[in-house]
Amino acid sequence: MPDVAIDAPPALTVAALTKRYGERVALHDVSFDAAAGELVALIGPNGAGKTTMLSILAGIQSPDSGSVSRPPREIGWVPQQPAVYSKLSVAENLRLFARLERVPDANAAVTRMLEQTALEDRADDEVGRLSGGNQQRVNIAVGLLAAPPVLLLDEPSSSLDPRQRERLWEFVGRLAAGGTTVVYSTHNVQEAERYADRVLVLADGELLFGGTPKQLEEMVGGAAAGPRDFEAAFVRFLHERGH
Ligand SMILES: Nc1ncnc2c1ncn2[C@@H]1O[C@H](COP(=O)(O)OP(=O)(O)OP(=O)(O)O)[C@@H](O)[C@H]1O
Repeated sequence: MPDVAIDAPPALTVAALTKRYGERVALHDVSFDAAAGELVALIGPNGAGKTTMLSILAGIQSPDSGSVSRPPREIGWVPQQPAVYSKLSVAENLRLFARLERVPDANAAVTRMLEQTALEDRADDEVGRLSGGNQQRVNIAVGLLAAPPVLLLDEPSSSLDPRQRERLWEFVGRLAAGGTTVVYSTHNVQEAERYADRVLVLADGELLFGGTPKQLEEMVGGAAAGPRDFEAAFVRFLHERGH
């Protein structure tokens, strides 16, 4: 995490979000802050509410109650399923989304994103012909077109091989080092341990924990409870809380 002034206001404040689908409570009174340049991982079992949380932050759905400190236009969104057009080239996709999002200087934004995601060489290639890793870069480039201060990624590494995953996290790390707040969901708990300043643990719509991976391990006994393994600590943490 970069140095932030102690009294700097959070880059994102999520206050008391609740979301129901009929009888089902997908999120219950969830609050957290994220600082500029902070990398926050949202982890939790299937159905915990991770995607619901990210889609509310992205403005795709509204909460039943609670608030988000920024409007959706200030929050970039990278969905799990790429929303890009496979028959269009990389540059065509970026130009299209830049116009749809009314980015002030669309051409400059496209050039900047091609450069930032190192896709200049692929600018004229059809997206459908790119590797999974490069398709994911296009997906992220779309989320970053408006240079948002906050970027959301829904399970960004799930379809990538280990090398592509490494590159993804290098890129995301650079973004965060440049001041962008990044909130992502993942099922890969080890990845959250490696690539998050802070993890938020959601289960059945409740926020059970927010802190560093080390703090979570300490809560379940740390090294005294066995060899250091964040995934085991995470499972144990959930088990102790009835999940
Ligand atoms: N559109 C919807 N209509 C009804 N129920 C929904 C809808 N979307 C999600 N849910 C329910 O809300 C709860 C939270 O779902 P959500 O997809 O946010 O969880 P998740 O943590 O992202 O899960 P996963 O890890 O499986 O992707 C689940 O019980 C899910 O079945």
